[in-house]
Amino acid sequence: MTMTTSNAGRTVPAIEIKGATKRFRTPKGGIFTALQDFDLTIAPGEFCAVVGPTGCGKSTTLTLVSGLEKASAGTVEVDGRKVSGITPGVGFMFQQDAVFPWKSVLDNVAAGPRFRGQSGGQANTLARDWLRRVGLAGFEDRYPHQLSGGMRKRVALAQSLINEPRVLLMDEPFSALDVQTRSIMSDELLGLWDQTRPAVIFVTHDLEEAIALADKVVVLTAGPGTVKAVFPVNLPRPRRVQEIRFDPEFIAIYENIWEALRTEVETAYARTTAAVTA
Ligand SMILES: Nc1ncnc2c1ncn2[C@@H]1O[C@H](COP(=O)(O)OP(=O)(O)OP(=O)(O)O)[C@@H](O)[C@H]1O
Repeated sequence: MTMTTSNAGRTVPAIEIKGATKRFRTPKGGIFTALQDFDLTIAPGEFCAVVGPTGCGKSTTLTLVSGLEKASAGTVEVDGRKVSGITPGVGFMFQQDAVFPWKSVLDNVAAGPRFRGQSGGQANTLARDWLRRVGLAGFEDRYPHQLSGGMRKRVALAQSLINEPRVLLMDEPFSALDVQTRSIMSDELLGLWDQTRPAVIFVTHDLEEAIALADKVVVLTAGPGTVKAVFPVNLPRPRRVQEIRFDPEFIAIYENIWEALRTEVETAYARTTAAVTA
């Protein structure tokens, strides 16, 4: 992991969002505020999970960090540099697999290094190494449709991590998987994250998943999204996500965060039911 330090010797955050507001124009020409006065700082190598009710702006936060969208007000910095346009050194993983269906597993994983100018031979060697790390040695010649959902997630992980991103943005990456595969993938994610230590923002609806994975859990308010509270998770690592949820400290952290999250979920739910009955 490379650490950037400022002149004053302070570690520069991997991600720093200050006073960010994001407004969208609605189809009827109005203005919709998705995020409001949003502040969040993530240190290099830190694993941050973001939870909040549906529609509160979790995915929008990721689009601001990635540079896919521009903040309407406030600033977003990655590695001390203001985000303008697509942010270099940032990897993504979404709920839907972003694999090329017409490419083999090997070619899918080698695509990043090829795009960055490596020769076919170099890119394939690196891709084979990453496929081994994610437990897919022997599956290089398969095509995505010939893999299970969990295996496709492993391909997506290798595809992201092969580029050694300094920042990894994950938007409910495992939510389409069955419960067992999901916890296996979470363990694998933690093992792989530990090898290259990108700063992570992991968006999820699952508070247990958030606590099991993260160094800190950020709770957002019902929209417009703003940071309601940040909860440190000081559970020891390495962690086994399946087992850690029975730890009394885990349960205490869960209760604490749920108390903050519950009111936001209820507010968002009340708004939806009010809109339906109006
Ligand atoms: N391009 C856009 N144009 C207009 N409104 C948008 C746009 N993108 C997002 N929004 C609105 O901004 C709000 C926040 O959306 P976002 O997808 O960030 O929420 P979320 O917390 O990730 O939701 P979920 O938990 O349901 O995935 C929503 O009300 C959404 O409809």
